[in-house]
Amino acid sequence: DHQLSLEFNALNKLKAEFNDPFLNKNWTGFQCYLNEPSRWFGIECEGNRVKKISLPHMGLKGRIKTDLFYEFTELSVLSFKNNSIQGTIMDFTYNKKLKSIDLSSNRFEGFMPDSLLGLNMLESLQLQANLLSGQILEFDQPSLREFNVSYNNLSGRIPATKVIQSFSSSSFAGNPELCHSLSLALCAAAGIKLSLTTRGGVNDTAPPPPDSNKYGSGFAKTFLLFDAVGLIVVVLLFILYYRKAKNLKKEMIRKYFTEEKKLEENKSVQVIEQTPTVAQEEKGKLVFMEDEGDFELNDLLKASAEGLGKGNFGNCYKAVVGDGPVVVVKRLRDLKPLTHEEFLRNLQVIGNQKHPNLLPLIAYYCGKDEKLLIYKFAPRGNLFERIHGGKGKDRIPFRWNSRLSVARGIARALDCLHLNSKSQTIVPHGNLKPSNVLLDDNDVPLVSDYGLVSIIALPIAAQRMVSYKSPEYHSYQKISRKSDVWSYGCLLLELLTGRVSSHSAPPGVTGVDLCSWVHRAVREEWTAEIFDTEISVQRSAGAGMLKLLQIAIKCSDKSPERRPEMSEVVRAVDSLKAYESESEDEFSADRSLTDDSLSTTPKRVFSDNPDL
Ligand SMILES: Nc1ncnc2c1ncn2[C@@H]1O[C@H](COP(=O)(O)OP(=O)(O)OP(=O)(O)O)[C@@H](O)[C@H]1O
Repeated sequence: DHQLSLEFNALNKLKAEFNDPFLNKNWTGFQCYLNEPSRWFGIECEGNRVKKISLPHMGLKGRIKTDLFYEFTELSVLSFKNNSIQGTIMDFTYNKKLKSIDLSSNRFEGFMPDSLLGLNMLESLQLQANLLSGQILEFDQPSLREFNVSYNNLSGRIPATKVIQSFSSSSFAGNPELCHSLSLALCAAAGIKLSLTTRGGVNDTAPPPPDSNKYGSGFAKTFLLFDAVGLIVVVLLFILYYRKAKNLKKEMIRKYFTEEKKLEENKSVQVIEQTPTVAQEEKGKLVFMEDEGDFELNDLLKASAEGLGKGNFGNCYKAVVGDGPVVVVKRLRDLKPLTHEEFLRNLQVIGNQKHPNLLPLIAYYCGKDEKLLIYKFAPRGNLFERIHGGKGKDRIPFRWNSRLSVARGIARALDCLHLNSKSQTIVPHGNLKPSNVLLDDNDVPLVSDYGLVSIIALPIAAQRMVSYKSPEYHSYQKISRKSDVWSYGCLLLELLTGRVSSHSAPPGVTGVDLCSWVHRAVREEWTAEIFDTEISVQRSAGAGMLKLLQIAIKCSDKSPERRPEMSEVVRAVDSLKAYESESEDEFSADRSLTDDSLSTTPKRVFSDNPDL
């Protein structure tokens, strides 16, 4: 029908704008079929018409034309949450049936479109964490029950409509130029430029003066008095905070530049001893984990060194000690305020962990201001580079057998950490992600950075460690061995899909929320498209891949109680068979994507695995 093809064209324009490889591959054929669910990822239809467009956490970029949504006249739910979409918000004049709009965590800018005021069925509007400017519209539709415009650049006064006043202050937080007071005078006193922030650049349409009846009562006067006192206190606190923040910033910039300079210097081969912050009096003894090592701290400081990278908790250097071993020195920063004895105890616990798939800690140094960890050097880089690196001719194929053995090795290493930690209070790994899995010859995985959660300062750990990004930390600030299981599940998803996960992406790399993405793709039966084509073209990988995906999904369950223990995971991964020969093993790429064995329904694919 005519409207179907208009919607088809609009969706294709959206697809062209996003130019996302997954959507390009998936959005083919028609978007809606009568009496059948849509085959397009993120699209739901009803009676041949698009009802829902839901593409959250996909790493989508681009600008959407303001008139692109004119054709979706039956649209009820729209979510582009957590992408990187730019430009102004679309015009919703013809989307009268919209009940829920979630454009949060994008890069939308400019004013809120007036058309939002005409949506009389709107129940939820989420625009937080964008770059919106101008004033908040005078929403007064009684249907509106959820509303959030926090963390934008909105300004002016929060409208006094009954609906808007029913939302708590968290809905408006993080807009420095927004005045929370009902009073125009107080907004002006706080320096809020009402006239400058009116819409469309017109300066003379400042909000109407407050209704005199409303402010005439004694209660209102008292309220205003409290308001004024409150404002003064806030201003004073703000000045104090500003001064403190300025000092802190200065200190951080100074520290950052010293660190940066050191890293830059160390990028070229040079001698670590030139690093000024290792004070002479600190040059004590290295504590070796096995027999006494054949080098001392002094040898290490004299060794030629090469900067490997700037990690979240310290910089890493590769050092060649004389003719002896090649080691990696990790200089820790952002540490917990522990006593010397507590540090020693925790470092000793880390060093006592031994397993063929754990990167061995060779020694550590625990000085007053300087803490160093010395690890074995792993020659083949890390798993993140192995999965995502070397495109085109430079790529060394990462086949199913290798991926399976990497998955197996990591599971065993984690299981070992979990067994060892049963009697201890520390969280076993805390930061499992592909860049923390190093590769030895023959792709043997060596899990690194285990146990650092016991010595890194909590605010820094909470910001940067993967376990702290687990659903349970978001809900009730708790991490446990089950958070490691969740991280392992996410890592498996990255290994199987070849997509970067936002939970563990290195700084500057955008990822997608892989767990939600895969859970949804499976629910919506897009199983075949989930896998990295490098393995989905392998005939031998089919059954194993699906089983490993099943394990990954169980591990990345939102509820920690439903996730398996690592020992069960090891048994399940061990039961997957590698294939004797991987030569002459390829389907054509096209065939693999339409192969029935891969596009089975979730029920068949995810029937219970007896090992879990
Ligand atoms: N023992 C090692 N052998 C070889 N390369 C290593 C070794 N340890 C670290 N690297 C490499 O050095 C770089 C920095 O590592 P580092 O562990 O400091 O940071 P990260 O893994 O990126 O982040 P995080 O601090 O969160 O662990 C990474 O590219 C890592 O692969």
